Amino acid sequence: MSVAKKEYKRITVKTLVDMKAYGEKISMLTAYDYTMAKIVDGAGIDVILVGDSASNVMAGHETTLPITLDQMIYHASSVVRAIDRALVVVDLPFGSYQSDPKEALRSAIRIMKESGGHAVKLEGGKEIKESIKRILNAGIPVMGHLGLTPQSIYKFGTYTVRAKEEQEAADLIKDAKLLERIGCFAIVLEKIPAKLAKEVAESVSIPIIGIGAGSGVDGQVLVLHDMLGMTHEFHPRFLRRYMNLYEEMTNAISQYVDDVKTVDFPNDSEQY
Ligand SMILES: Nc1nc(=O)c2c([nH]1)NC[C@@H]1CN(c3ccc(C(=O)N[C@@H](CCC(=O)O)C(=O)O)cc3)CN21
Ligand SMILES: CC(C)C(=O)C(=O)O
Ligand SMILES: [Mg+2]
Repeated sequence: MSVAKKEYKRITVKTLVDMKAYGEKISMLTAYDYTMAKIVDGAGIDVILVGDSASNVMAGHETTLPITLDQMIYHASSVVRAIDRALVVVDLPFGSYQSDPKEALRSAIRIMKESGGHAVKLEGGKEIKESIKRILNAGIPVMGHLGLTPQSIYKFGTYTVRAKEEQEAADLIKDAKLLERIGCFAIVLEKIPAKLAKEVAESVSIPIIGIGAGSGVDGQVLVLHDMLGMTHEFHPRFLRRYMNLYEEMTNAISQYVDDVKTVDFPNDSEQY
């Protein structure tokens, strides 16, 4: 199963478009720090997303809204120092691109210059079209993000499945085609019906990366800490847990506490 991942020396935005054309699925995970990114890259992931989910996972905020551009740059620069192969995509955080296209470009340039990331991701469709065009015109690759867009959570009020109504679904397909037309190299589709996601993937030639969007798309993304089972209170239907690290870490740490208390640690070979 892990044959294809060694074939590309370094993943570029062009590689991903080729992978879709050849029918090879794209693997993507988040990372926010050097040590985790080193493991994820070494295991053969295609794309690392420095997600604004760092706001939840790293900082403990309830939403992605509070994380700042400076904080995203700190996370992204740590990730970039770790990678040899993966493409690094960085989320533009809430408030760093919505005001006007010039601000969007300034924020994207700061990410590229100060973190060394390879591309940026923005949430939204036609409403941010001009901002995306500005960023693309500067030679910065852009990944789109449609469907459930967590930066607009207060507009919707819930994290429920998006685009279940016909009008919303039609708008989403239009937005995906628009993002392709203006030059985005890929699109994340979050929490929409699998049938609709498949239809979108078949309607555009750029890769569609799904999270909670079924198997008919061109790749999958998950939050690293979720798939490792560290965020044990988060269990949406779309999440597959590959480990139960929450439990394993709790056991390891409580064992350490016991060992310190009982002076089992350190033993003779663990001291000078
Ligand atoms: N740890 C983590 N994982 C994520 O996937 C993630 C973040 N944080 N933060 C930013 C966004 C928010 N995301 C979310 C948040 C909630 C659900 C969700 O399905 N929540 C509930 C259902 C809510 C509802 O139906 O009203 C669930 O079933 O867990 C999905 C994606 C995805 N992103
Ligand atoms: C869930 C993914 C797509 C994301 O945007 C993030 O982690 O911030
Ligand atoms: Mg995000």
